[in-house]
Amino acid sequence: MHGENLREFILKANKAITSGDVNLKDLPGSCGRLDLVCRCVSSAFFLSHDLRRDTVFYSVHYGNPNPPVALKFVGSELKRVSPDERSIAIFIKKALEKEHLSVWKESTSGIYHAKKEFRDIILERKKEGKQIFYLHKNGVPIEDLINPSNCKKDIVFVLGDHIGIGEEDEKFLDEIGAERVSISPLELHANQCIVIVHNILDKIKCTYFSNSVS
Ligand SMILES: C[S@@+](CC[C@H](N)C(=O)[O-])C[C@H]1O[C@@H](n2cnc3c(N)ncnc32)[C@H](O)[C@@H]1O
Repeated sequence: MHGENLREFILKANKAITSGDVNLKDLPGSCGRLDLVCRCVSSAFFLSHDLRRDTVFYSVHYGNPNPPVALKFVGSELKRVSPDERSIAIFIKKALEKEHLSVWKESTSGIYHAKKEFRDIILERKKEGKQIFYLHKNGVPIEDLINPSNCKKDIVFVLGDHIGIGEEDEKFLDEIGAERVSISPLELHANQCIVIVHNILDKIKCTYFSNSVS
């Protein structure tokens, strides 16, 4: 039986490239840490021989030449992508080559692109009634905030890249009531945060597939 709760992640990719000129041999350099975005996609979706269909991942690119460009990856619709960075980068390149409008357009199965700001994507999720958490080393320990009863709702996690999300966007998140949540006393890479959040939610059974009939 399918449950209804989704896990969503929104990454601010401060330097990630915003055109299709993706050099697959230089994802970290000329592509503005696109390697990091690819690792986040891999961590968000790929299990051993399976995909997390209960997950949606957004990366909002603010690099040159045409920021912002937002990408949306929908686990239940993804096809043909494999976990390695190069495969993911090829699909990102295809999406970035398209013309971006203010509404989502599908590039390849389960991968959408749009001209949308980081804050607008967060506000859209908030308007849908979803609970927004900002992943932050000094936040409240995740175990104190998320438990089996409240994780039956859709949960959205916002996170930064190697630079973070910046003071202005932190202020914005505070203003909209996003709770800061910590998963470790150590500063982690963004993709490591995604793996750990999934693991914690898996253990408290915040899962899309449920055996119980509702
Ligand atoms: C490499 S860190 C960013 C480091 C950057 N220098 C900064 O000051 O934000 C990438 C992102 O992972 C998340 N993060 C890192 N460590 C975390 C932790 N212990 N708990 C929760 N989120 C964390 C934050 O959202 C952060 O923006």
